[in-house]
Amino acid sequence: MEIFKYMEHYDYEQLVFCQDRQSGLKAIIAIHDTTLGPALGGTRMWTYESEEEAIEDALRLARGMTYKNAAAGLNLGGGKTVIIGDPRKDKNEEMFRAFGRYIQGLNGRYITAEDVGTTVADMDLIHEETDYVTGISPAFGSSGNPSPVTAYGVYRGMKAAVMEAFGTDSLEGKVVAVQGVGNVAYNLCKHLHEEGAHLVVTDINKEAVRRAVEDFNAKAVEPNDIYSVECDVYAPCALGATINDVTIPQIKAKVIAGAANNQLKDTKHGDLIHEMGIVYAPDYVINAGGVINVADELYGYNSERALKKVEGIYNNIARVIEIAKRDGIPTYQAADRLAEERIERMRNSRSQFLQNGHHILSRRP
Ligand SMILES: NC(=O)c1ccc[n+]([C@@H]2O[C@H](COP(=O)([O-])OP(=O)(O)OC[C@H]3O[C@@H](n4cnc5c(N)ncnc54)[C@H](O)[C@@H]3O)[C@@H](O)[C@H]2O)c1
Ligand SMILES: CC(C)C[C@H](N)C(=O)O
Repeated sequence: MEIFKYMEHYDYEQLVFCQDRQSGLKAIIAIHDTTLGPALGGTRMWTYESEEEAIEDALRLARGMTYKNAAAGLNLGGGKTVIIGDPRKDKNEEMFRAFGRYIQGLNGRYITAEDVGTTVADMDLIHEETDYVTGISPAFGSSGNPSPVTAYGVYRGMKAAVMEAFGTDSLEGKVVAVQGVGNVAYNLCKHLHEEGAHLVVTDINKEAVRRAVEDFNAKAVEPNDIYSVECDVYAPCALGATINDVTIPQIKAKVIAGAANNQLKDTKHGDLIHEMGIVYAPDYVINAGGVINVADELYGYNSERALKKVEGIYNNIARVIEIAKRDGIPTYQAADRLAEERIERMRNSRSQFLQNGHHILSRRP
């Protein structure tokens, strides 16, 4: 991989490698774009097959956060960290403390939070070293685990997409096929069940499936059978790239709306589902509830205010669908347009000179 070539192509600002031999920390912080504000994005801990795979993931996820934050109306740029390691075996206190010091060294250009493989307890350790971390324990007056709020946002966004496909936003009696019933999707299933939706679920973790079957009267299917389920909505809530050449011909749903990041394997798959008349709720618009919630900590966390903003994901999805119809483009392109136009508007509005503490004028005797 030619790193600078890749960074130049998508206009990345910074890539930081952090190594601490004592704790075993190997982390990569990617900062994509800080036009709107400091880069906020979670820390993923994962057993990457190679360093190249980890770098690519950090870069790809950081760029996703630029778009997510911009489309959500947050004054934040996009960044992400990956820590190379097994979250079940390789974590230790020194690792997250060392990582916290690296974040502190960036002096606010990057703010972290949870992602796959990291928890509130990990954020609390980072917080011992830096204030540039969110999603820390409610005991510190903070927002805690973002997953339930992400789930609420996905539920709201799903309703907006269902409105477009069925002419009503009620989920009562609708069949929703949920792929992966982890932290976010378990909470999503709770909302759907309460509204009277019928759930079909799958997971590679049998215990997660058992819980959903027991708590929400869900029907379980094998992981590979989830795509071909006769359903109204397919909710990808596990991994990325599940909308691809193999799965698209199997999908019966009229709506795709779920929590997973990077759901389209390639943009061509967004075009394909658009041509099939499927209403696709773009991933980074519908799953922004978690980041909206943790970002509220920067103002002094207020859960009521944060939930109100997350409720607005309904309107954001409706707006994306409207732009797509107006401009005759797939929804994933409409979402990109929404985010890019906001970043451009803000870039232009900042072109006016404003003196700050580092400017030569401030340093004159
Ligand atoms: N947690 C958040 O607040 C948040 C916010 C935005 C986006 N997301 C995205 O949503 C997705 C889910 O996040 P989460 O926090 O619930 O993660 P999680 O790890 O708790 O849940 C994911 C679930 O998917 C299952 N899974 C993995 N591979 C599978 C497969 N091939 N088939 C079926 N199930 C499979 C796992 O066993 C697990 O139960 C991720 O893609 C994440 O990046 C999460
Ligand atoms: C900041 C975090 C809550 C980010 C979250 N993991 C996401 O992908 O949106």
